Amino acid sequence: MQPDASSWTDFLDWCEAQGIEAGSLQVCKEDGRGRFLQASAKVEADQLIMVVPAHAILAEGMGTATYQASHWMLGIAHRLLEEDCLENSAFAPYVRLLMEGEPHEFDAMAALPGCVGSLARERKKLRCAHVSELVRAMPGCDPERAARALHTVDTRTVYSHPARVRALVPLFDFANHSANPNARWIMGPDRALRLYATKPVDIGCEVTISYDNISNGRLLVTYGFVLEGDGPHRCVDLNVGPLPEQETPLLQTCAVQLQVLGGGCLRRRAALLPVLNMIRGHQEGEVLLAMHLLQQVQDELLEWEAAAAGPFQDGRFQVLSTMTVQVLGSFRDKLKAWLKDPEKVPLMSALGPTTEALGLHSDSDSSEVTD
Ligand SMILES: C[S@@+](CC[C@H](N)C(=O)[O-])C[C@H]1O[C@@H](n2cnc3c(N)ncnc32)[C@H](O)[C@@H]1O
Repeated sequence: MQPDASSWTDFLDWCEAQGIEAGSLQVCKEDGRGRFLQASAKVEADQLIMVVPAHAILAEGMGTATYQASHWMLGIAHRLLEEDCLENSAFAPYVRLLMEGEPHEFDAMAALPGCVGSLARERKKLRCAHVSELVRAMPGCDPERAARALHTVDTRTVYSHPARVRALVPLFDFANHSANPNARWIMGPDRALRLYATKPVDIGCEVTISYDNISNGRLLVTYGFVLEGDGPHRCVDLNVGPLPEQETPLLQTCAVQLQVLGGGCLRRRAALLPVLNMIRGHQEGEVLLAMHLLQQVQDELLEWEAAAAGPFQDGRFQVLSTMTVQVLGSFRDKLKAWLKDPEKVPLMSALGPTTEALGLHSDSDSSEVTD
């Protein structure tokens, strides 16, 4: 299905007038995925498939003489709102389209267990604070429009490390995310954005990029979608609180966030280093730690099992809850197996990622949609 409405036709005419080149692509629309890029001609691997010149890109402005943004997001949202208010904005057709986007609801996500719920509550608070800051900086600005601008920035901004540019990039920003993308982008010294195919793409197939290797929970709260199947998204952020005093006074102060990967192993075990340093030389220290992790994961599992059993109508929440129960269940089983094993290898080796998991979860390259 093609996106309709006159604002869309105006936008496509504007893209052409700006010199945006994307001859082998078209934009389609589908329920649950929104608009997305599709190959309208066969594309070869390494083929340049889109060029957006620098002058067509809406880059961050860190405030005017009267406004110094406290966060990069506000700088770019402020710029978007300024363009939205201008009578003759050079970006009018693009800005009009961007401001049509409906911010997703943090309230429902805030009811989810664990790190996902707390991230949604944090984001909601931050969104309120950012809306207030923008409204203070732009007297007369409608808070609802400020919230739309912030949502746009949250879900569509790209950050180029080499060019040090944060920007909204017309047409390119209709590329959806995939765990197995077929395109990648770079911003060169001329600050134009170029999109290259990384694999051959047949006519009618979607062209996707990778936003980032983040967990499904973070994808949901930041972008409003989750992915099924295997991939870097199949992992769970898990908060581990301090050990209770009666177990060991050594560990009372430790609170860390772990990332549990698909098969139940841990990514970035370095987060546990302060704990490991504290238990070093402590008899039974590793066993205490394993029992504590087991207790925490079991507590969180109960909450996610209740969520997966169905109070949520939202299909995304079902996918997330089911995945989380499986991932945390594997982690629990690994801990139980280690605790039962009389010939204990060091706990961190037992929980370390497999070679396969390392391949799946290797960090994304330098160009990414910012979180
Ligand atoms: C940069 S925009 C991509 C274009 C967007 N689909 C649109 O209609 O404008 C990012 C947003 O697209 C949607 N999106 C991106 N990848 C997706 C995916 N794999 N599945 C579902 N929705 C996705 C999410 O709503 C996300 O916040």
